[in-house]
Amino acid sequence: MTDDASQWIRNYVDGSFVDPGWGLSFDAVDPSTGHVYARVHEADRDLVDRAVTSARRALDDGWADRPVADRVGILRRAADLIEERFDEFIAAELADTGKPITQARSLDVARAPANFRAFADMVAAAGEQSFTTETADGGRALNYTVRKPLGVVAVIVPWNLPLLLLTWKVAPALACGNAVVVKPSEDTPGSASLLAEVLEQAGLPRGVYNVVHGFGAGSAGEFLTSHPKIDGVTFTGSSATGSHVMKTVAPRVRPVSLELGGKNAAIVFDDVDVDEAVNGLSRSIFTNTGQVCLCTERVYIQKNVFDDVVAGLVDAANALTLGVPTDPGTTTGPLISAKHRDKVQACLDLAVSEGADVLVGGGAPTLGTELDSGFWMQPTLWTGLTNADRTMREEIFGPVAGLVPFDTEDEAIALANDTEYGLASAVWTNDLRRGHRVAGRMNVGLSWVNTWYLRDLRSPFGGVGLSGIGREGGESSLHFYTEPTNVCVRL
Ligand SMILES: NC(=O)c1ccc[n+]([C@@H]2O[C@H](COP(=O)([O-])OP(=O)(O)OC[C@H]3O[C@@H](n4cnc5c(N)ncnc54)[C@H](O)[C@@H]3O)[C@@H](O)[C@H]2O)c1
Ligand SMILES: O=C/C=C/C=C(\O)C(=O)O
Repeated sequence: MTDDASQWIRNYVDGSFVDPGWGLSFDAVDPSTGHVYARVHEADRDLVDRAVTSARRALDDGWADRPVADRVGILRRAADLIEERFDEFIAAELADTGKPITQARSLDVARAPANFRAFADMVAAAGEQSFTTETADGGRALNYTVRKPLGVVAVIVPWNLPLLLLTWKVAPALACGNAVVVKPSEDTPGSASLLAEVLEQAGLPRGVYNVVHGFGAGSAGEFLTSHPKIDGVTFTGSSATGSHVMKTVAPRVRPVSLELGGKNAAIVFDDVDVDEAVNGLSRSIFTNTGQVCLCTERVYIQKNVFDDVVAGLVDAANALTLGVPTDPGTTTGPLISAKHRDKVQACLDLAVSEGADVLVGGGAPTLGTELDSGFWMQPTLWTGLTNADRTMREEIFGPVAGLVPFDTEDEAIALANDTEYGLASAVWTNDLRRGHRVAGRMNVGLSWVNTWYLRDLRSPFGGVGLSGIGREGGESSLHFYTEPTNVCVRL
């Protein structure tokens, strides 16, 4: 897309892009410069209703009963088409997020075809349970499970990994025979509409995939979750919003999958290879400018190696290159919006007021180009705080982490688990028995040992406590996006 604000990002309903016409609209902004690059057509309640009705009709017109092989073929075609149009998706993600092209290529866009192929494979290979039952009167019965699509699924996604998280939900939902109405984040509308073109080219019937753009409360997001014909909601976003979505859906008792916030901890033991641990920790703190729900914001380091690991992390933070998204040398992009930049800055100011010793960063950088009108934040590390401080308890969602020394394994586990969140953790040690032992004692949904954000899409993904309800990934996705019926036949 050019820098021409007359460009429109449109809603996609019942197999067509909807003419913006007189409708409400809002700016699409490039966070690297703060420039408006397009206008986004905001879906009103009526258009959301048309989208849900269209999805229901697509199910009734046969999508839910299409042979698995048909659905699998469409998903695999979609994966191929995303790869054919890879650079268009890169452009859409960079325009919306300002993230480095190297990350967009290796993670954000690469995971879209991977998500479609993973769930195509899983559905193609999926079997069902059955039991031969011996009855009390000496007879026999057969019990078997039939899985049917959930129905019309509301898919609500955040702005940090727009295409990755969208396809993480849409792929299994479609693979299981559902129809979806997607509400992308207002900050990152581009790739969801582009995906509509690809799914249409892949042969997806009209009405199975719909996109409505807008905001949350009082806008498209809430119009969607409160719609009486929605059969389930899969939501990824903040814990506060997840709680609100749950309340909205509760009166109709519809299933929700909630992937929410985190305040993730890493534990570094004194037997590590310091360089290896620093490299891994730097990735887990600064990837996507810290705007990944799995990012580490609390690092507990055993005292004998505390100074060496801290020094290594400061060097790693100073070595990051904040710059133009399309420059292959750029390692770190901006925060997503002025609002989020101001929120992260407020958190850094709070850290100082709570007694933090800021080792590196602490505010907005001066980049001396048109980037200075973007929403940038220096990679920031501090020591001197404890778990009693708000900064070490509340999610910041930026390129920041607090570094804290510890003595014993039990102390480290207690510190890491001292949180209302429970999404992810990382344990760094060369004693693998300790690695297995500590990882298993973390109260989280995902626990890595000597690595971070290494993913097998067949494994369950999700968190506990304020980090969410339910799991997606592998059979967890197949279970969320279908309703099982147990059939019992007397033989
Ligand atoms: N657990 C995960 O997998 C995961 C992944 C990415 C982001 N997150 C979390 O998301 C947050 C950042 O993303 P965000 O700022 O977009 O989150 P957010 O909760 O503000 O918004 C997420 C989505 O929900 C929509 N929304 C907002 N209010 C709504 C309402 N009342 N009804 C329906 N929809 C509504 C938004 O428009 C957006 O599309 C962070 O807390 C981060 O930890 C979690
Ligand atoms: O910011 C949150 C990242 C979520 C990542 C995934 O859901 C995934 O890798 O499948």
